[in-house]
Amino acid sequence: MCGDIDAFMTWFQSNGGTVDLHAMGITEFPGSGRGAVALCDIPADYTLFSLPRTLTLSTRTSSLPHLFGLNKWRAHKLHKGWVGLILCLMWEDACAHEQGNSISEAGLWSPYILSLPETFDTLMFWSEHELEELRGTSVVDKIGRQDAERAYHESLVPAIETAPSLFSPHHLPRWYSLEAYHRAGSRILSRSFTVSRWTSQDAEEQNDDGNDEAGAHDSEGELEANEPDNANTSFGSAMDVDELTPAEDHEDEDEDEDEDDPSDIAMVPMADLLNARWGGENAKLFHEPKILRMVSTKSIKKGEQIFNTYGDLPNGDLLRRYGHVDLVPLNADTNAARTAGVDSHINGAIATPGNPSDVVEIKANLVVEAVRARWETKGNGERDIAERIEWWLDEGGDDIFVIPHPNLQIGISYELPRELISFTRLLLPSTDFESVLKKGKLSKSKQPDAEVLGVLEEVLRTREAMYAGGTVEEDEQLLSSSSASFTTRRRHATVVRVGEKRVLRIARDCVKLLFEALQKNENRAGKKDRQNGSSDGGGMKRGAGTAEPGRAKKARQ
Ligand SMILES: C[S@@+](CC[C@H](N)C(=O)[O-])C[C@H]1O[C@@H](n2cnc3c(N)ncnc32)[C@H](O)[C@@H]1O
Repeated sequence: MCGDIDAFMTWFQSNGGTVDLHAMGITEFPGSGRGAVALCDIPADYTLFSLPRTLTLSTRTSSLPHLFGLNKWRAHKLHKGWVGLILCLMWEDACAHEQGNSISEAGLWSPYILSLPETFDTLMFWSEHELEELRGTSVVDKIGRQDAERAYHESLVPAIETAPSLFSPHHLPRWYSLEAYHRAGSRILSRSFTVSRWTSQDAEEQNDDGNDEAGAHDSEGELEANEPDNANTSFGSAMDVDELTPAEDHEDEDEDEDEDDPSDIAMVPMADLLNARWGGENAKLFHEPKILRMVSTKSIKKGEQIFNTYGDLPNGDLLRRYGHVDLVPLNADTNAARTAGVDSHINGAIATPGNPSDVVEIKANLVVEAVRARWETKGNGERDIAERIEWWLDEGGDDIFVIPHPNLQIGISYELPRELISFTRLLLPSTDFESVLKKGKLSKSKQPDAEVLGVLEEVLRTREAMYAGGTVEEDEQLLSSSSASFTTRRRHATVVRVGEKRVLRIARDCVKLLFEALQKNENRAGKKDRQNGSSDGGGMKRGAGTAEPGRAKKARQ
């Protein structure tokens, strides 16, 4: 077990924290570090532990901003993004490890800091070679190492150099290095909560609920149901906080009303010892005027793990923020899938567990590339495409399309993202852009026509080729390998790739099946026309690149 958990428990309880030690214990879970376990059957709405807000560690509770000087703190932009909290954690780390600190406020969180992990498997710590295994997945662009390091060099280092009494020059190489900065950043990324200030509005809402703030939750150690409904849940599904925002991103000196308040981001001792599993949440952190309270959200059997939620993220995001991946049985409804005609892949999906939140991101430029060839002999090509893209963006359209994991509980959904279909249709030369401009909108069509399907097939094929590794089956084969060179990081990267490739394959199947359905309808319409003695379009067979959208629509009616 990392850190001294006994010293931490003693510190927690002697500083206003309460833990029901009959109900909850901290233990080691193979593969996921420490976590909380139910020591007896626990009913829903039961308080497992609570702590005063003052025990959370944030730029609001740390004495460092005051000791440094609030004006100076702002001048160095330490009040923006995460860099201020990172510095507070680095300072606490230095105070916890170095003896003889003369500053009385220093080291208040030492037993907590000493209980935290020192090493991480999050993507920030992966080498280029290891990251290559994730090529093609959307997470690679989200690591943000350069932005983070710019904040270190441009905000943090100049700030600490101005205050040698707080940041001893002897401590700089060990406790204020780039490595220490990344360690603090990763501790925040994988363990922090959003704990907003208790406002008068919160108080009014609570009073409207008829809650007795002071007395209702005073039930330390007793197996009685509490009333979490009367408190507010911690923001954003507990752990779900925004990623690091470098100070440079916020040039304005004035606070933006809509901007998240970085002083809301807090380390919450004890609450950050809970692991999470996709869909497995059985406890949640609630906040009240003076305390935070971890409450069971359903009954938990003795011996079961007590799980918080990290927001049921896709595996790529879990790996980036927390350094692990989640695999759960996908529980596909085989009957629904069979009706939909996709037995083989559904069966594949059932056999191997996965993460139902996995998605595939398609950048708009892939669509642009695929459409470009269709413009070669028509219009002004580049200029027309550019005009349409501009219109799309002006209308609030996105430049990344997200293909979700199909809901296997209810069978495979054949719907491709509507935005992706609309964008593809908009860019095709057969779309009358003048008419779109006149109407101010694209005509709505839930299902793509054959021409759009042709482009989408090309886009999805190109997208598939962007991934490292082989086919889904080859990557799955790798996952069953026990070779020593197949490290945990490689395994995790392969899990992320396989998850996305599966979603992509189902999307490609979807395009194929929609295309076949169009052709079937068309043949049926042709047969009817022939029976009626009509000569046009009867029994025409088309490939993806040659179909006419108007005709396809007619065939569907
Ligand atoms: C908030 S901490 C939870 C406490 C942590 N296990 C510890 O030992 O301090 C989050 C970290 O726990 C681990 N973790 C949480 N849930 C996990 C899971 N389902 N599988 C593997 N590791 C998990 C990951 O290392 C993650 O970064």
